[in-house]
Amino acid sequence: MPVFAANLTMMFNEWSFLDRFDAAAAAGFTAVEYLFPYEAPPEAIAERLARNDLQQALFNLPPGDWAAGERGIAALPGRFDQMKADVERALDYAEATGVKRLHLMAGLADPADAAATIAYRRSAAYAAERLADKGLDLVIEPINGRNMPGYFLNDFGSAERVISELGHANLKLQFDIYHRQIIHGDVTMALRRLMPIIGHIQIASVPSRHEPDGEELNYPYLFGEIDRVGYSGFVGCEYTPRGSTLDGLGWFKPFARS
Ligand SMILES: O=C(O)C(=O)[C@H](O)CO
Ligand SMILES: [Mg+2]
Repeated sequence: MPVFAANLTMMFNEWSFLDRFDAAAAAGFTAVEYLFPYEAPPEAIAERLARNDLQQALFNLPPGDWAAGERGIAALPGRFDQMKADVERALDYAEATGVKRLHLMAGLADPADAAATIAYRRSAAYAAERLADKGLDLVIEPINGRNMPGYFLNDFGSAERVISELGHANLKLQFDIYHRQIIHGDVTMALRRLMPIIGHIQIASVPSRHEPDGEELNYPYLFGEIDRVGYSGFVGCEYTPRGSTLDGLGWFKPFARS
């Protein structure tokens, strides 16, 4: 049975950030993820995790100036020193939360640009090595160009090549089923083939990015497939509820901790 992690950036927005941990646990989740923890003190997050017996599945390294439109800096030439400092900042939160994987966002850059490609590979290699020192995985995620126009890592083939060419055992793929379906489709065969390099999975309905309970994808089948391929990691629920978070959790009832 997949272990679902509530994405506290997108779900449980009826509560303040720290109270979302309590609400997710009360709804039966045993794990959480979110985009960024950096506005809350690490100790406060650690306290909520412990109080609710929750595992921290994942969060992202700092993304640059998000409010100004940046979506990561790994592929931005000239930002390497900032990226190195960001890794240390994220590691403070990793230590407090016990998370075992961090997502490195690439940033907005032309995938055909040679300088961006060199910068991205240098950043990913550095971050993977630094995280390996701490026993953590680094994950990279292809993101579809409709949700994030101009994103550097915009297809699964490129991510697979970077992972294989850099050759770090702890550099893995964040397989977001929502993005996979929009970019390429063929979700089941891709899950089977890429399983050896998958470090994290995320889900949402396609095309609306709501609860995984209808529309284009057959999630009951995919949940079975995730088990059949032997995936034992977390499945992040990275969706915006159609209405209230709790009202939308019908799909999750069979998996909830009671
Ligand atoms: O957008 C996604 O799918 C993600 O998982 C990123 O963490 C943030 O944009
Ligand atoms: Mg995602």
